Amino acid sequence: MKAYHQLVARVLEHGVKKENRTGTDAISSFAESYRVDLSEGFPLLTTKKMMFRSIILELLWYLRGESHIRWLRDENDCHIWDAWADEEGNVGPIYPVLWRRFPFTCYEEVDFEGVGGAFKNDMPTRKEFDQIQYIIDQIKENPTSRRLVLSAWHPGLLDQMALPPCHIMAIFNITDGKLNCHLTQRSGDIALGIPFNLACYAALTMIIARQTGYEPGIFAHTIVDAHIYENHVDGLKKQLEREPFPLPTLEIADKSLDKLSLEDFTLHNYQHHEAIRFEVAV
Ligand SMILES: Nc1nc(=O)c2c([nH]1)NC[C@@H]1CN(c3ccc(C(=O)N[C@@H](CCC(=O)O)C(=O)O)cc3)CN21
Ligand SMILES: O=c1ccn([C@H]2C[C@H](O)[C@@H](COP(=O)(O)O)O2)c(=O)[nH]1
Repeated sequence: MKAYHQLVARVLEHGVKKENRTGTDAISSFAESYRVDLSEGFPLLTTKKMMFRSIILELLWYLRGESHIRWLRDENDCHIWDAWADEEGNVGPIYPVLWRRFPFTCYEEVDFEGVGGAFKNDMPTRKEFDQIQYIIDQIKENPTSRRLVLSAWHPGLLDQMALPPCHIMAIFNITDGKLNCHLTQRSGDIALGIPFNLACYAALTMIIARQTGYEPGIFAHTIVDAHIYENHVDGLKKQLEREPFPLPTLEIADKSLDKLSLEDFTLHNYQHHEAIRFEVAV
C-alpha cells in the first residue's frame, strides 16, 4: 500500500528523536496524514504478513462493550492487549466501554414527599450511550448529518484506564452515496499499531456501510504524534524495499452488528511478504 510506505518514508526522513514514557526512544513527526480508497481493496499491508485474525478479533472486542479482555485473551487466544491488563484481564473503561456504553449523567425530576411537605428536585441518573448504534441510526435517518462522531476520549475516566485511547475520534460522513471515515489518532506506533488501526477502521466502515446500505468510500487518517520506535527502524527499512502485492478483498456476512463473529469475515486473495517481528513498547 503506497500510502503506508510513503508515511513510513516521511517519518524516517523528517522525524525527530524524542523520549517517551516507554523507555524506548522514538522518531516522531507531527500531524501526519494519509488516505486510502476502500473501493480499491481492503487495506491490509502486503509487505509483511498481517495477523488478520487478531485485527478482526480486536474490532469485535471493541464492539462488545466490556472493560476486560477475557473474551479476547482467554476465549480467543489473542494476546495483543495482555501487557496492559491485570491478571483478571481488566483494562478499565477504554474503547469497548466508550464505543458502546459511554457513561454520562442526566438529571431527572423526582417527586419527594415527606412530613415537611412535597417538593420536586433534579436527581442525577447514570446512563450509558451506544455511539455505534447512534451512528447507524443517524445514517439511516439523516444521511447528510455532519455529526456522525465516535469519540473515545473521556477526561474524567483517564485515571481508571489501562492506557488512554490512542485512536480518539472517528467521524463518519456520507458524500456522493459513499460512507467515508476520518480517524484522528493522538499517538501512532507506525510499525505495529497503525497497520492494525487502519485495517480495523476500514473493516468498521465496511460493517457500518453494510448495515446502512451504502458503499464504503474513503478512509482518511490523521496521526498527531506519528512515531517509529528506534528498535523498529531496521524492520521498517527492510519492509520499504519490498514490492507491494495487489490488495486483498474482505467479504463480511450480512448480519446485524451484534451477531457478527470471526467466521463472518472472509479475506480473499491475500498475497503477502513474510512477517516482520517488531517488539511492542509497553
Ligand atoms: N507501543 C504500543 N504500540 C501499539 O501499537 C499499541 C500499544 N502500545 N498499546 C495498546 C495497543 C495494542 N496494540 C497492539 C499490540 C501488539 C501488536 C502486535 O504484537 N502485533 C503483531 C502480531 C501479534 C498477533 O497478532 O498475535 C504484528 O506483527 O503485527 C499489535 C497491536 C496496538 N496498541
Ligand atoms: O491502537 C493503538 C494503541 C496504541 N498505539 C500506540 C501509540 C503509542 O506508541 C502507544 C501509546 O503510548 P502513549 O504514551 O499513551 O501515546 O501505543 C497505537 O499506535 N495504536
